[in-house]
Amino acid sequence: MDEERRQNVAYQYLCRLEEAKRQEEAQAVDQELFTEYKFSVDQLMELAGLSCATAIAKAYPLDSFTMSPPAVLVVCGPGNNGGDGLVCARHLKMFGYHPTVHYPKHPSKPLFGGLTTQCQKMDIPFLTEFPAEAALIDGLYGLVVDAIFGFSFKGAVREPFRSILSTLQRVTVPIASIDIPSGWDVEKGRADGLKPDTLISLTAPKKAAVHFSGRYHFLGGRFVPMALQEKYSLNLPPYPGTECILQLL
Ligand SMILES: NC(=O)C1=CN([C@@H]2O[C@H](COP(=O)(O)OP(=O)(O)OC[C@H]3O[C@@H](n4cnc5c(N)ncnc54)[C@H](O)[C@@H]3O)[C@@H](O)[C@H]2O)[C@H](O)CC1
Ligand SMILES: [K+]
Repeated sequence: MDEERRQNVAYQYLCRLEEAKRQEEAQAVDQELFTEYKFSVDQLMELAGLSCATAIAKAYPLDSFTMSPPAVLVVCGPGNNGGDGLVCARHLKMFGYHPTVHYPKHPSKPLFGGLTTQCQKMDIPFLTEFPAEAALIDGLYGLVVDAIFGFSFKGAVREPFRSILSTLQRVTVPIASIDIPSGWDVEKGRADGLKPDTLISLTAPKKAAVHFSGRYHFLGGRFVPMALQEKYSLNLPPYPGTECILQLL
């Protein structure tokens, strides 16, 4: 990692461990946005997913892909992190990328059904089987988006995600993880886990983000009202102008 960029003012914020959010705090902020501030999940997920697509477009511009078309595999999990992935896939398609989604566990909620239909109507293919060989993924896609688990992940990874993550650990194309590298303990990280090239922290970086050793780290999800930021001492660094992402690294 470039030492100069580690000196970046925004990154200094991240290094102050006490600012990074613990799992319960991240969930509490999330709950308060819904219960006290009356945001709907759909609203925040749209902004979160748009932040992710914007960060990806910044880190991996269309012309940086060696393959044509610029193919991206978006792997979506069973919770809201997976929903962020579906929104991200839709915006990536709008931006000119060719996303393919793998979504092995569909929750029955209408929100996820709607997001799936939107992607399907935009001709985004859904893979029913996950490629068992990492080399297959390397040959077909220039980037993998990890939208499997976010801040509610706990314990040992259950199937089918255990096999998926084991394959993803062997791919050589870059991985961009949404909110937290999937399979990592939200606070302690996982030394032998996924090693994404990019991390897009939503709302505020989680504690495990200090173990991130990839090239790019973005903050997204610019939707937390100031009073809530103050209540939870988020001390977020300022976003530039009207942008929906802030590059920390
Ligand atoms: N306020 C915000 O910042 C917003 C964040 N968003 C995103 O939502 C996720 C958190 O979503 P949540 O639904 O609470 O949980 P997850 O997606 O992390 O996963 C829950 C899902 O996973 C299953 N699960 C948990 N542990 C395991 C395991 N060991 N093995 C297998 N499966 C597991 C669990 O059963 C659930 O089904 C946050 O990180 C952001 O990405 C929202 O978009 C809204 C705004
Ligand atoms: K993730």
